[in-house]
Amino acid sequence: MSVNPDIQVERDTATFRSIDVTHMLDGSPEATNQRRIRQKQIGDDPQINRRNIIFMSHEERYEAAIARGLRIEQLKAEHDWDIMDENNAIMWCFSDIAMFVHKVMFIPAIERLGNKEQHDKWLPLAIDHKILGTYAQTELGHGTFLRGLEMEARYDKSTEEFVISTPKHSSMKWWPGSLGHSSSHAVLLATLYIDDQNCGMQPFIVQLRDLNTWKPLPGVEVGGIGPKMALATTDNGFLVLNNVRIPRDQMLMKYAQVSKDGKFTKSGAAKANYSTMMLVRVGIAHSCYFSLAVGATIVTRYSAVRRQGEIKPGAPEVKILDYQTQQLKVIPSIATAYAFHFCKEHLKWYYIETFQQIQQNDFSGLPEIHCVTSGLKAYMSDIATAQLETLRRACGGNGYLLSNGITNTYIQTLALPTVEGENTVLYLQVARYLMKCLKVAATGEAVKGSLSYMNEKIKTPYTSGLVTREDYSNVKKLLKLYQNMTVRLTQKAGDHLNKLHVSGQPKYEAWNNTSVQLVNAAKAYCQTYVLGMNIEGLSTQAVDLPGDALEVIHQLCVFYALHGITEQSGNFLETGCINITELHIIQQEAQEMMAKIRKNAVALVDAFDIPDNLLNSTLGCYDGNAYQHLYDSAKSDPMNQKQVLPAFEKYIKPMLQGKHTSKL
Ligand SMILES: CCCCC/C=C\C/C=C\C/C=C\C/C=C\C/C=C\CCCCC(=O)SCCNC(=O)CCNC(=O)[C@H](O)C(C)(C)COP(=O)(O)OP(=O)(O)OC[C@H]1O[C@@H](n2cnc3c(N)ncnc32)[C@H](O)[C@@H]1OP(=O)(O)O
Ligand SMILES: Cc1cc2nc3c(=O)[nH]c(=O)nc-3n(C[C@H](O)[C@H](O)[C@H](O)COP(=O)(O)OP(=O)(O)OC[C@H]3O[C@@H](n4cnc5c(N)ncnc54)[C@H](O)[C@@H]3O)c2cc1C
Repeated sequence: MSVNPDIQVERDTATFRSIDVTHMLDGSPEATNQRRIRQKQIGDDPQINRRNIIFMSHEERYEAAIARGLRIEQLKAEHDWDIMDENNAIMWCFSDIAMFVHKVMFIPAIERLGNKEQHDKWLPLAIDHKILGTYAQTELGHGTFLRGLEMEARYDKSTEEFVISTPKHSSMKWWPGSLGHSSSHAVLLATLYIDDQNCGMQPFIVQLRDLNTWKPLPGVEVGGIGPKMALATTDNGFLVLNNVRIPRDQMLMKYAQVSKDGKFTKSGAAKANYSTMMLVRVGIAHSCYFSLAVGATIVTRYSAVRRQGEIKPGAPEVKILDYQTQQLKVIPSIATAYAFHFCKEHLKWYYIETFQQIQQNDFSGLPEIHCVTSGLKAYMSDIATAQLETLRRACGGNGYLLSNGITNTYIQTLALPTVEGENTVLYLQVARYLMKCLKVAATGEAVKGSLSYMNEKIKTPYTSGLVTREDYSNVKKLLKLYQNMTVRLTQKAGDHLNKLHVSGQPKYEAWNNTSVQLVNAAKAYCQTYVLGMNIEGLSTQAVDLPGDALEVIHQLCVFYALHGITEQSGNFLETGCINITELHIIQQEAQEMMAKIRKNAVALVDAFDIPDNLLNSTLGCYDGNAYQHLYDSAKSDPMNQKQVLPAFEKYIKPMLQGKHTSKL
């Protein structure tokens, strides 16, 4: 099929070469080649490819998802993939791999929470798929408030075993992925009791199913929790344990230990047992980038080939991408995807470094990385889901079809604001950190890390520093506005908290009565962090780009900063970080920048370099032949393989013949 001329012209008139930006996103031309080889291995594989998924039943999809997980293992061995290759393959198919939680939570939990002997025993079994596991933490009654977990593990000194039980409905495990039908084992988080003394939430390895028959073991009641919005193949489950006994060495004992005679000891940081969640929060930030890159690619290409209506009366119908309002739906998502790219790269290295320190029992970096990973997981998933919905609607009627590729991406991404810590709750964790840093700054001590900008006192009366027109495209000046806005919102929340406390409210009550302001400040901190990483990326990752490409990546960053101010203008105005005249100029600059970026929109999404067999979209194929692909997809629907369906003889015909009132 030849390339649609409407999309070809976009590529021909772009001011830079997409491939140069692709190399930047991958890190180097060699890395691009390597990724392409890997993507071809997964995209071309009939067991991994998900082209026909939308026409499958739940059970067919589940089976295909297990086969896909297995096939990824085979490809990994055949082609000697490293961990990042494997992560990328998982990322591309995460909504359709039944053993997803085994990979991204069960194994990491054993690695993080087990001691040397436990690693030696369990990791080879898990890595070789001799056992399959889940991460069973959430209960029917408690998901957020982990100190409230009610499943009990009581130590029995006489047999050196833990006895695990589910005392009431609210204490059953509820939600763990792959628990329903696909796990033989669980890393199970339960409240440990020794001689009736509560020793807090601890991790245990519990076998759930017989490895030969796959039947639940005695005392284990397990099943699926029912159909969900998406992620149909991650069979989320429930689990009731009736006095199930496990040996003492099946409590994962890296950070807390129980001796044979029932002595409880702790080592490491207080929240060390929460460390698996931190890794997945980093994974979720990666996933938000991928989802947004997919969505932006599909909708930008579709908007460049769909023509409808006219701008100039009587002139030929225009590409919908030429409507300014359509640009406002599409261009922010491109700019955000690039900002998220820089941010997730930073986060990856930050996490790896801090994790290495933690491995050496240096926990000093934990509070800051907990704040950053919680905040970015929340912020990036909030923004990604909001923008994906805008993008989906930007496809008009075809935005409601499953074959468009964006709907599936959107509904699976919708899980991310909830899983691994509900977003509001995570913003409140960020706010705790903001309040601590504020206290440090108030004492005159230097705040370190991502909030070091708090050290610079904001002068009153304050000027924005936006003097010349050039200042409005100076990303460092724009970043300063964001930092000031964050500090002021933090101060405001802090002042409110103190005021309520001084007026007699206990601290916990004042906290709850300030939580709206606290979340607002936390979001501002996250937005500022993402912009900061985008700007850092310009001078690190983008610095070697040819001038024309660097200019466009720079424009995107400026637009990201300006657009963010227009979206949050209330916060910027209220805190006095800009005035109304400055806001008007910012709005105008943002619109002008958007028009410049529009020229390169298709080239910018081409640079994400997502092959058609992974994009899985009728609307967003590289060749721009959306209508042909829509038609082909409709024709391949199994319901269209018969001209007359059985329902005709059964119901429609009797109805046409007036027999519908008789009993069917
Ligand atoms: C390295 C490279 C990585 C690259 C990755 C690339 C690819 C990855 C491959 C694949 C992709 C992976 C995933 C992405 C895709 C999709 C994911 C989809 C599904 C995933 C499955 C989802 C699984 C789950 O949902 S599991 C269940 C998760 N549950 C939660 O998250 C519970 C949330 N609740 C909590 O975290 C806590 O209860 C709390 C809200 C934090 C409160 O805890 P509590 O104990 O009550 O707190 P308390 O008030 O006593 O103390 C707060 C105190 O503790 C500090 N704290 C809290 N948490 C932590 C932590 N994690 N670390 C450090 N410190 C912590 C906090 O700061 C407070 O300190 P202070 O008192 O203020 O000093
Ligand atoms: C698709 C999916 C997959 C999952 N996979 C797993 C898994 O593999 N393993 C696992 O263990 N769990 C899993 N979960 C569970 C998930 O981690 C929890 O649902 C999540 O952490 C939210 O907890 P919750 O359901 O208790 O929400 P709730 O805490 O009940 O949240 C409900 C509302 O209460 C608010 N709220 C709660 N506490 C506070 C507070 N302190 N302050 C302010 N507001 C508050 C929230 O903001 C939210 O608006 C999964 C969930 C989903 C949807």
